[in-house]
Amino acid sequence: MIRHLFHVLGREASGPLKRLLALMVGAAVLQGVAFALLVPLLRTLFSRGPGHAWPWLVAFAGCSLGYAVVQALCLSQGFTVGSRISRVLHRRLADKALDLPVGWFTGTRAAELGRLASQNVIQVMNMPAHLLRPMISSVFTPVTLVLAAFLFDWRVGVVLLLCAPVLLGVHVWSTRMVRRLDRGRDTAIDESADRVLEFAQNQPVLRAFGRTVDGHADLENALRAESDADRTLIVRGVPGLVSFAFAARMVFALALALQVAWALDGTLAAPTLIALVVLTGRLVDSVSASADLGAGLRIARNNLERLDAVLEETPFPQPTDPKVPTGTAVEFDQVSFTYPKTVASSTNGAAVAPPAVLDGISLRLPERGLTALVGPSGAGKTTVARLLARFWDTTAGTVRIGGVDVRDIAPERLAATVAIVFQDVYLFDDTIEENVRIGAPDASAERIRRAAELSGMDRVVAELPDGWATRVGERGTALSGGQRQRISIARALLKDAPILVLDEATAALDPENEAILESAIAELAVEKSLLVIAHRLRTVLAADQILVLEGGRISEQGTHSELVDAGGTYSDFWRERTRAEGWRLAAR
Ligand SMILES: Nc1ncnc2c1ncn2[C@@H]1O[C@H](COP(=O)(O)OP(=O)(O)OP(=O)(O)O)[C@@H](O)[C@H]1O
Repeated sequence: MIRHLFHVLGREASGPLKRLLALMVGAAVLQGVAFALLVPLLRTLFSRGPGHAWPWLVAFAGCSLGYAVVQALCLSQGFTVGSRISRVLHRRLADKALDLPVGWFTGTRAAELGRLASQNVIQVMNMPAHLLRPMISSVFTPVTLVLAAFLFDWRVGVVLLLCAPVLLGVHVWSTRMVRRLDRGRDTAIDESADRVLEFAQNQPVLRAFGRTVDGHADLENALRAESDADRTLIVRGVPGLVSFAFAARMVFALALALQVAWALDGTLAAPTLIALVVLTGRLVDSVSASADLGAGLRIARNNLERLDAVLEETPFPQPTDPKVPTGTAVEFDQVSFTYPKTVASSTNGAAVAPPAVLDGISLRLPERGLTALVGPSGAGKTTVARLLARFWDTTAGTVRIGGVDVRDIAPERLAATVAIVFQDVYLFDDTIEENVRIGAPDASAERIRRAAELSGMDRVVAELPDGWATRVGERGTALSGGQRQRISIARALLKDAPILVLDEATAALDPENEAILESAIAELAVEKSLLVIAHRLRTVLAADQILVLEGGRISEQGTHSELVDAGGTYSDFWRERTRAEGWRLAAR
């Protein structure tokens, strides 16, 4: 576990931790020596009287004082090293977050990262002061006592030494067994925590449909699984939990019986017997203390494993020799993509391989012009946008911008080249202006005015008493869906990237604002490469090319009239949509 701790901390905090461990070993040995000095002290006291015991008493007091001083140092250093561990781990987690692909941050993963950075880091930072000290003492004090036993009576030393592997074996067995059960319970607790979070976040929907706790099956199942895991731990874990303390007591009984037998046959003097019984008692107490640490050690080990798992996630490869794109035309060349395996994607907690979302698609977006991407729900349209912005890397094939593989473009350049408006609007708890300015923090007032005008944001601002200074609330809850969406569009337009992707950007807009955005799209398409993922008819109708994505492939491609005439999926889609929106089927 200590090796694991060093690994998680990296080089930066390992020096202070090594010094602290050395101090702890020193304290444990001093404690062992102090206990061992009781043997000559008691032996002299009983055999030669109090007058001769003074030197041993002074040595015992000196050792105890030394132990107290080193122990105090360990305590204060333990807290100092703990704070350092917290800083190092938070920095390492933050650095790791920067290294990971954007697509890694699903809701569950973000919650897991939050838990790691708070609960897990706190528990690991408490390790030096509350766990390492007693753990080291439960190993090095007994070792010192066994060595001392050899000095006083080699037979006692041999017996204690022979018992050590037995105790170690029982310890390893019980720890492994309880740890396995612990892990199952931890997973169940995390699942419950995620479901409670989901339940809280979905309250508006659940209440609208009259669903109570009992009606929310996922939460119910998670709570039941947690209760089952608790029961399993209690029932199956008890033998593991008590076995070590029991084995330690057995060792004590055996040593005691042998010492008494040797005293009876006259090979062990009575004063030495008394002193060795005290020593063996101290030794067994020290060893037994490690059994009390069992739960803490298991939790610490699980914490370290979880931190390690995230810190060891494969970083998103970045180009060592970035290339500069010539132009901004986009090309997907035989691109296939499958989302990585996630434990969360299975119902039984085992990782499952998700199916391929894209299967060798090729497409081209010209430097200027409007491309519409349509297809059934779940066809992979948003995935295309994510691959274009390199939130994930393709499983096979290449995405190019300006003739350069996106994997070879410097991240800052790629970020400056592509702006995306997602279906889900991400707002910070700040003013409208600051939320829009994220797109370009140094943008001039004129650029903000222009972005506001194109997105219809100027109308939102005019309607609100505090205008641009209006606070949007946590995740934008103080605004309507349409207002939020217009902030998100204004932000992307302010960024003024040459490639703009709008993923269902008009979904929350009323017809009036949709019309404003449509004329903005037409205007922007003159100078930018626009990819619009849309179900709305008018946007699709105006596109220079329409791509139909279904079954992981581009099944049709052409202008609106070409595709309507072709009588394929698009034609069906169009007919269905016009019926739904009360339009008459008419080619452009
Ligand atoms: N982060 C993810 N991890 C695993 N699978 C995902 C992830 N995101 C999407 N998927 C899956 O990939 C498939 C394509 O999803 P995508 O969001 O790209 O479709 P879409 O065509 O944009 O759908 P919609 O029109 O409903 O927005 C779906 O089956 C979806 O469940």
